[in-house]
Amino acid sequence: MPDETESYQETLESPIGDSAFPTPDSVWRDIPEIETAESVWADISHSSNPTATWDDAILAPARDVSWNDTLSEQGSGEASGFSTRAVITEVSGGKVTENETLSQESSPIDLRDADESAEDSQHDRTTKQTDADNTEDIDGSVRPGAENPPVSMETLRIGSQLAREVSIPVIEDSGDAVGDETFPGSAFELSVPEPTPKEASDAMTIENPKEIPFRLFTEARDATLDSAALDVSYYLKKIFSDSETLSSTMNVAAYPEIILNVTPKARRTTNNILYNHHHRAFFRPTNQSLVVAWNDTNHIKRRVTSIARTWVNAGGHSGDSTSTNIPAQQVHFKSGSDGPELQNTLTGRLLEKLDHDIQEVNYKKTIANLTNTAKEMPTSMSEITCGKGEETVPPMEPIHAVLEYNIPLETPVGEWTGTKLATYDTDSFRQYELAADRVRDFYAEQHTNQTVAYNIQARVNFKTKTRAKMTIWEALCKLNTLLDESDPDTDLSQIDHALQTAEAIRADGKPRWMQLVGLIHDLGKLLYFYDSKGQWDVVGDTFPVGCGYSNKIIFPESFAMNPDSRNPLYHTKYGIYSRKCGLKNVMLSWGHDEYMYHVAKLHSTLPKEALAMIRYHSFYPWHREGAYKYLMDEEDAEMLLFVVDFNKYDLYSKRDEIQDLEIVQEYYKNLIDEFFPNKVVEF
Ligand SMILES: O[C@H]1[C@H](O)[C@@H](O)[C@H](O)[C@@H](O)[C@H]1O
Ligand SMILES: [Fe+2]
Repeated sequence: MPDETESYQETLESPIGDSAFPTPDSVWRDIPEIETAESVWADISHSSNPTATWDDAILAPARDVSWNDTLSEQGSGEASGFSTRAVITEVSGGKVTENETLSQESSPIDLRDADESAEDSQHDRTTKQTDADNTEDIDGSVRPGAENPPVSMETLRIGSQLAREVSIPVIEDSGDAVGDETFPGSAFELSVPEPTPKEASDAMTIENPKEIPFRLFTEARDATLDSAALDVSYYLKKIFSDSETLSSTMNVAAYPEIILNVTPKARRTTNNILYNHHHRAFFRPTNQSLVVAWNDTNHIKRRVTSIARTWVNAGGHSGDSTSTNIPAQQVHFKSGSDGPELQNTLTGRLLEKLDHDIQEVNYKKTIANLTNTAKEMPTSMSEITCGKGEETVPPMEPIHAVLEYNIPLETPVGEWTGTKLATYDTDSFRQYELAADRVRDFYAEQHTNQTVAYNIQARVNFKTKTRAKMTIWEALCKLNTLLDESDPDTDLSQIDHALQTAEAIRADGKPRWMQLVGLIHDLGKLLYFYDSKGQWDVVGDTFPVGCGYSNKIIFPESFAMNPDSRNPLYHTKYGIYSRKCGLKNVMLSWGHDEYMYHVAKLHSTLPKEALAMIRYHSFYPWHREGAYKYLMDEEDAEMLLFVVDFNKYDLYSKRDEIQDLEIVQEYYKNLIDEFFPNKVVEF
């Protein structure tokens, strides 16, 4: 076996270098398990907006997912077996399993059973070798032989572009289309027969490479990334449109490989040999050849072959003529099936994919920043994204957010007497050392449980259902029973806190949108009544997950219990993020802020400053302590002023006297209507 590995590697010798997709082994070994579906993973790349962040993609409403559109006849997509939503609902079940790791032996690249052909294991080892040789470790140390590996930016960019969804309309099946689309369980439960020896050997043959149409992609080489992706989309559609046996939903994703899913409709006739099969081809660029895996007949293989070849050309490596036409023998084919290993690998992929998405976004941003400041382009993604160990970060300059809005009050202020905030003894707030046990206990629980995995799951849950439909006012009234365990400064119910904040803002003559923010900024605490697991995923200060914990976070010692704190991917300064990547690319611990931000973004006309106030108002380590400023981009710097300005009303308006609801409700109901035009909001 070792010899074979070596010779295999030789065939992969790259004239242009490799490591277009650096993937530290540690990523594979240490990612926590998350029980979720492949579709979730795929979903991250579904966004049709090439500049969307992973966050947009996860949280995008289902209508943005084009394969749901193709199923519009079947309703919202919620009930459809082919929709992302349905599959997520089926398998996610809210359960997150952590602390399980992927063994090094079962390569997460390879979604097939461990005991597959010898060639497979050669591939695995080759893959690891390649990665190891060229990848900077997450802690910033560089492994042997990894000095400044040449990386093709073009490949990175094209690869990332291809991660956008390419969707093929589902060809409707007239006769027996009776809503039994339930795709057999989930990807985990698929049973796909092993290929016969004949199939396996056929799989090694490239049939008539000349027939492989390169033209489109050759043309696309100098075109924009968008058009390259479009071309792939177009071409895939073309390839499959004449298929009689398949009605396909296809999804092409990258990082580090391109994945092609061909999902036949499971409810065709029993004679259909494709019944219950899930066809999948994995395109993995190793050096600049592709390894393709699949699990179906030659019919499919040929098509896959074409796509693989085409992709290589789309990748372009522009400026390097040696790589534009990959010799046929460098395209390796594998036959495989989706076995029980799938779950592990898919769940690993979810996080890995997330990581790559974030890195890609960060990469683009860095490029944009650098272009702006006319600095040099980085030479590799790892240069940007890998932390160099912990750094002490000096706190920010104190911010004097004196914002003059000059907007006159339109109605007299209610019971809140307008006591100047300045007259409060500001030092008496947020005294955590003196706080009740409930507060300390709360943070111990929150800091233990807010993992990256949980955060992904929470966002998926958020996206996949509507918890309630009601007006903002009704929602506020619902908060009247909620006491926030994390808050050392108030024992009032949350509706009282909402009114106090709003009235303080109003008394200071701040604009109407900001008054409304005062009223609704904590409305996300409604989550507590729906799918929260307690208060720890609803209230309290927030902090980034997926990177090192700042000691500016209250009770930082309680992070020791969080499994992420032992994950080498997460425990560096930047973790899965990169310098100045912008907070919108950072996953803040899930809770009422993030939730309400999304609700307000979807349903209100509030300005971006208002949305920032809602989203970051609990991010005290940032807006009060100056932590994590190295993750900020320019927009965050702008927004910080607003968040800080808002904070004084949120915090220092907390007092014992409560506002008379009767007096102010008319005013606030009008205010709500002004910014929530549809009145009834989906929470
Ligand atoms: O305990 C409080 C409370 O949960 C607030 O709603 C939140 O914004 C604060 O960050 C937190 O300190
Ligand atoms: Fe809050």
